[in-house]
Amino acid sequence: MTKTPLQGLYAITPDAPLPLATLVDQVGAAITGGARVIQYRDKTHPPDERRRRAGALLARCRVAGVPLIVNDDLELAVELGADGVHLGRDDPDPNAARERLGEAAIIGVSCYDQLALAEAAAAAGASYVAFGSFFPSTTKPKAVRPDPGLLTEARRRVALPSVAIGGITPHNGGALIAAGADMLAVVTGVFAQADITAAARAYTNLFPKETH
Ligand SMILES: Cc1ncc(COP(=O)(O)OP(=O)(O)O)c(N)n1
Ligand SMILES: Cc1ncsc1CCOP(=O)(O)O
Ligand SMILES: [Mg+2]
Repeated sequence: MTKTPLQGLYAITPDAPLPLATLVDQVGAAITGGARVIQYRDKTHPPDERRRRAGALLARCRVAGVPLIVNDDLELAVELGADGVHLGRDDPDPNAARERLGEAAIIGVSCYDQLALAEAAAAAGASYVAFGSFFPSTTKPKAVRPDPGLLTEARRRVALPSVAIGGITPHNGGALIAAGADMLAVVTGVFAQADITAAARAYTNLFPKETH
């Protein structure tokens, strides 16, 4: 896959027991609405089902030329040949992920409300750093709440794209982009909407025209 610029809507799959065909269709609708990166995030299903789901999503994303990132599970990302992995505080080090997935892989790291974690992630070979939750999130209600100014500080001090996450809507997302976010990562605002393509489009339109 050609290298995708890490800018725009980053759609994260809902952690719900949806039929696989529905999930694949929903991801297709998000891509039609302009999603630039998809993350498979699943805390529910057992390993075999996660493998089946991630494989089907990877095939869908490949058709569209959109990268698929696997949340948490480096070994699944390696096994499938996914485009990358997103690592949180309980996951392997970015160096280990880079070694397993290779130079071209997209390796994202959660930095919560801490610039120091972002600096460490950059030094360890990450591709992007993620901050949040910027707003209350029903997906992750107990997440820490940084100030959007953290994105401005990250732009000055960390030479990597920044992803903002958590309770982001088409109404509050523009302020995060203005503060320095390169990508908006969204679950509910995309996948819990009646028209997923229109919802994704509303986020896509927050970004400069040349990125969509
Ligand atoms: C793009 C992006 N940013 C942050 C997260 C959160 O990761 P983590 O803190 O490991 O929490 P879980 O998503 O695993 O519950 C993410 N997944 N993606
Ligand atoms: C995984 C994660 N990490 C911080 S907030 C969040 C959930 C984002 O989901 P939503 O877009 O539904 O608030
Ligand atoms: Mg995680």
